[in-house]
Amino acid sequence: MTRGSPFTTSQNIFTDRDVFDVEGFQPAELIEREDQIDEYASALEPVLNGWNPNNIFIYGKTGTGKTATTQYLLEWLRKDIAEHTAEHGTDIDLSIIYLNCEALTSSYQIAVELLNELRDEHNQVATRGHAPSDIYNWLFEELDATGGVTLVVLDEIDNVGEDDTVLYKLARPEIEDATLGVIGISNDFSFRDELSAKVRDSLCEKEILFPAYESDELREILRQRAENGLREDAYDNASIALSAAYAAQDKGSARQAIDIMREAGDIARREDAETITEAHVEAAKGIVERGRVSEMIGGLSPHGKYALHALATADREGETPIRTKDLYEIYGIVCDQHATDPLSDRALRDHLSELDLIGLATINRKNAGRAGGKYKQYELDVNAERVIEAFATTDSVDVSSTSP
Ligand SMILES: Nc1ncnc2c1ncn2[C@@H]1O[C@H](COP(=O)(O)OP(=O)(O)OP(=O)(O)O)[C@@H](O)[C@H]1O
Repeated sequence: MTRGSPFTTSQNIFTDRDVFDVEGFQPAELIEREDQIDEYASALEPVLNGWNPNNIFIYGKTGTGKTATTQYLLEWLRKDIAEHTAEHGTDIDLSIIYLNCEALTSSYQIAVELLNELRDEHNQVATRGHAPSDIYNWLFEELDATGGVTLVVLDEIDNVGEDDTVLYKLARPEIEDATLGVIGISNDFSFRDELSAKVRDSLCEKEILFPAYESDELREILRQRAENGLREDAYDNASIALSAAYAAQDKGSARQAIDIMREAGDIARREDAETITEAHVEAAKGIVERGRVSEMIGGLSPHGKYALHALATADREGETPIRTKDLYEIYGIVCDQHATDPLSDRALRDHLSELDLIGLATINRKNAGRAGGKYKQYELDVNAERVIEAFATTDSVDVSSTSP
């Protein structure tokens, strides 16, 4: 028997599904971020008067609107400068360079990428083989040659690693005919504190925190997307409220809330339903969570995975928060199942810090007084079943037998 077209073209749900594209779609208005917009705008304002820009440090958890707000304000800044120039004949020469540092894991790589952004395509430098001092000299030459004000946005700047030379250099640029402002954006709360003091003082002249969204704020964000991307009768308050509540309970991330709503819309569309129901949202939440956990696990080193697996097992057994010593035993069993020798307990702690950094685990530092000393306890930050499910599909470890 031949089957018909495998594609579903139901138009019951979406009027514009792209509105739910978290990476590609920039909303015309950002809601529930008024305070951050005001603070951020006042930090950028000097540029509009032709004065030296501030260095700005933006921090907050994933999906809290740091990138979206930055893009929104820089767009306004460009527009206002163009208007000023037209109205008052002032000439403010603004250049903006936006770099996502996710794949740029050292000062050197960031500096080379910046240099290449400033140079034309025929004059690019290779990513290896130059002395760092040459790269910085060329970078400052290019900035001087560009003139005016250059704003450099370094998104996900915490990837720079331990050597923060590029930040030090950018905070004290050796330029005469131009001015430079750096906007650093980070998810990692400890990154700022770990910067060397001289970098911190200059890079973090203005600091703006983006807190996680509350459920009612996520509802408004979703309502805005729904109004622009869903048929009027394809959604109701209940499906929006449930998507918002799930995302708020987890990380308070707008990205997650929008992902859940889009996924729920897709499920409804495939079922040829007229409306998105709470059951669709429920199913969508599972899919989004699984996708997120698998993606995060995929990026871990083998022993990062074993550490996570051990922590998920402990969580499922009700043994979390757990101390390193106890977790080390479970980790040993997981390693055994992979026919791998366990690393030292210090190395396990390093892997657990990495899990903490990407939001898979939380470290609690405890102080048990003089007798007990200081110690750390670990907790899983995502659903244990999701982690175990992801391992079951991505590798063949039988977790049921890993309890100590
Ligand atoms: N206040 C808001 N109003 C409307 N949409 C928002 C708002 N905040 C975030 N979003 C949307 O949520 C998604 C994630 O936001 P964004 O990328 O700005 O988060 P982020 O804080 O930079 O997170 P990450 O650190 O993970 O990159 C984007 O699609 C963005 O448009």
